[in-house]
Amino acid sequence: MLELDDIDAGYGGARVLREVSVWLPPQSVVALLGTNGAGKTTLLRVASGLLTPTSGHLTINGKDLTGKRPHTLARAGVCHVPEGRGVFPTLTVKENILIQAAGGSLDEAVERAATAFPILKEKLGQLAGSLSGGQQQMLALARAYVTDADYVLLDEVSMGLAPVVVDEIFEFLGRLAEDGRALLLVEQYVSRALELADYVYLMNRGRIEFAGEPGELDSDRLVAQYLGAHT
Ligand SMILES: Nc1ncnc2c1ncn2[C@@H]1O[C@H](COP(=O)(O)OP(=O)(O)OP(=O)(O)O)[C@@H](O)[C@H]1O
Repeated sequence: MLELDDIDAGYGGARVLREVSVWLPPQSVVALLGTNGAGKTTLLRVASGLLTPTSGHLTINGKDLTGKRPHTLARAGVCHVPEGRGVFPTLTVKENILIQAAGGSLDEAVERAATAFPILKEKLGQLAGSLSGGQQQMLALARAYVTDADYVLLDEVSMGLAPVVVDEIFEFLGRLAEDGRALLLVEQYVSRALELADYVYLMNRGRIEFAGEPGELDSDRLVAQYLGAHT
């Protein structure tokens, strides 16, 4: 279980998260939805160690890892796929995969990345920055598969992509979940996120306003308050 308990966090003097508690049980899919600026990205940054909370605790599999650096959290099984393209654009696809392999065998990592997204195998020698936006996102997402992470934090990974690519990415997320990874999904395609999710949190202005199963959500409220154009 990845647990965020009673987290306060922000930037400089600005408090963004207020008393936020979110649980990501093993092998579950949890959607984290909310308005722009609600604090979803900030919460993922706390969960992956990029931002230290001012109070509260981050616990993974019962171990308090509050304030630990991202590499420690990565070793504890956390993989953060950030907003935007989480790749090194001036390195080749193969070099990006090598970095993802984190000391494992390169051949094996390439095979695994290609299992996740076969198109990557055809592009190994190309600079990541020369790939289409969708292919760059696939490369970023392949990391979650290559690294065997138990807890995958996904920040708007379908943003700005063509519908056919979004389909492919959601199929991949479904396979990751079937593979037993826990997913914490921040997503603008709310209905798709809810199809995958076992549990959902709604955030507004740095606080959790709803926590429950997708079926418990009042859809009128969701539409009125939280959905943008992409439902
Ligand atoms: N690096 C930063 N420095 C200062 N303030 C920041 C920083 N990053 C985010 N903020 C502020 O923190 C608040 C929450 O931002 P955050 O990105 O976590 O929200 P979000 O829910 O992910 O929204 P979005 O959907 O727009 O990405 C916003 O008011 C934002 O302006």
